[in-house]
Amino acid sequence: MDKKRVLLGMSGGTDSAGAAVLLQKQGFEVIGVTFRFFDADGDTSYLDDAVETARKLNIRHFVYDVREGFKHHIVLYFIREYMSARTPVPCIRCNNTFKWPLLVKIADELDIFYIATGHYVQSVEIEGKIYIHTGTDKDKDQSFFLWGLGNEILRRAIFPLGNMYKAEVRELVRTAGLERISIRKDSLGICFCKGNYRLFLKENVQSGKILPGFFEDEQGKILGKHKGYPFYTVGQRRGLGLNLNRPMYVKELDQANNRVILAPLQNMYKTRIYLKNVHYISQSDFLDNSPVVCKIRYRKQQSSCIVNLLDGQCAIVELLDPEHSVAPGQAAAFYRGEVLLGGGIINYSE
Ligand SMILES: Nc1ncnc2c1ncn2[C@@H]1O[C@H](COP(=O)(O)OP(=O)(O)OP(=O)(O)O)[C@@H](O)[C@H]1O
Repeated sequence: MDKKRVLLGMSGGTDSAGAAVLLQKQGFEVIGVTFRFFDADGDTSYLDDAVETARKLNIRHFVYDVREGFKHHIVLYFIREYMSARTPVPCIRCNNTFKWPLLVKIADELDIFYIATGHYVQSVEIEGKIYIHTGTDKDKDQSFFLWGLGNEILRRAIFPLGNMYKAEVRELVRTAGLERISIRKDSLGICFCKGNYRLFLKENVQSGKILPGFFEDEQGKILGKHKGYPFYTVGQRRGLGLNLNRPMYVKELDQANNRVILAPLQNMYKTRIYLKNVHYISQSDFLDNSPVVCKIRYRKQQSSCIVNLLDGQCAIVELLDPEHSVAPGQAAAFYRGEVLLGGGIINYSE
C-alpha cells in the first residue's frame, strides 16, 4: 500500500478543511471523501462546501452517497432505542461502526494506507498498542466518541488537529484562502436531528405508537400526565410540565406500562453499571483492578471506577463514588489520565 497518500473524511466544515491543509503541509497527497449521510431539511450545502474546499486545495475528491445505509444503521437505531426506553448516542455508533469502517473500505479500494479525520484527538503508542489520547483543546476533545476503534484502524489513523486549538484551525483555514469555510459554525448535536429529538420522533414514528401515560413516584403514586415515555430521558428534570413542590427527576422509563417514574435527586445515585458492546485496546489495562476514570457524559463528569470485564463483550463497572442519572443506551468511556482505554454501552445500573 502507498504510504504517501492519505484518505481524508471531509465534512465540508472548518475542521476537516484544517486537517487537509495540515496534511498537505506534511507532504501527503490528500484524497478527500464526503459521505452523504443525511440532508437535514434537504440542505446539501455541506456537499458544495466540501467540493469547494477540495477544489481550492487541489485535492482529488468524491462524494459517496450512503443515505440508505445511514438511515438503516443509525437513524432507525436512534428511533428504536428511544422506543425501547433507552437514550442513544448515535455519534458513537456512527463513528465506530459506520463512518470509520467506511473510510477503511474506501481506503482499501484505493490502496491507500493512511486515513485522516478532523477529530480533536491524538494517538499514542503504549507497549506496542495504539491508543487514542484526548485532544489538546479540551473544549473540543472528541475522544468520548471513539472508544470503539480498534488497533487495525488506529494504526492507519492520522488526527492532524489533535494538538491544535480551534482558533488556530480557523486561522489556518483562513490563510489557505478558505475564508467562508474558516468561519463556519461548529456543528452541534446530532447531525440528522437538529434541536429537538422529540419533534424528530413525532415526525418519524407511526402515529399511535407514542401515547400519553402517567408520571408516578417510586411508590406508584400518580403525579401527573406525561406525553409518552420516549419523550423523556433518565436524569431529566426540566420540561416535565408538572407543578410539584420539590425538584423531581426521571428515574426510570417503564416501557411495558408506559410509566415514567420520578424521584428526588438523592434517590438517583447508582454504584454499579452493567455494560454491553464493550470494546477496549488492551485487556491488561483492566486486569489488575486498579481504578480508572469513567465518563458517562461527554462533558463535565468523571468518576473513579473499577472495571470487571466479562465474556460476551460485557462488563460490570463499580463506581467508587456514586453517580446520578445513569441512562440506559448512553455510553461509558474509560480513561487512564488522558489515554482512552475503551468503553461500552450502558445496559442498566443499580
Ligand atoms: N459527511 C462526512 N463525510 C466524510 N467525513 C466526515 C463527514 N462528517 C464528518 N466527517 C469526518 O469526521 C470528523 C469529525 O466529524 P464531526 O461531525 O464531529 O465534525 P466537526 O468537528 O464538526 O468537523 P468539521 O468542522 O470538519 O465539520 C470530521 O472532521 C471529518 O473528518
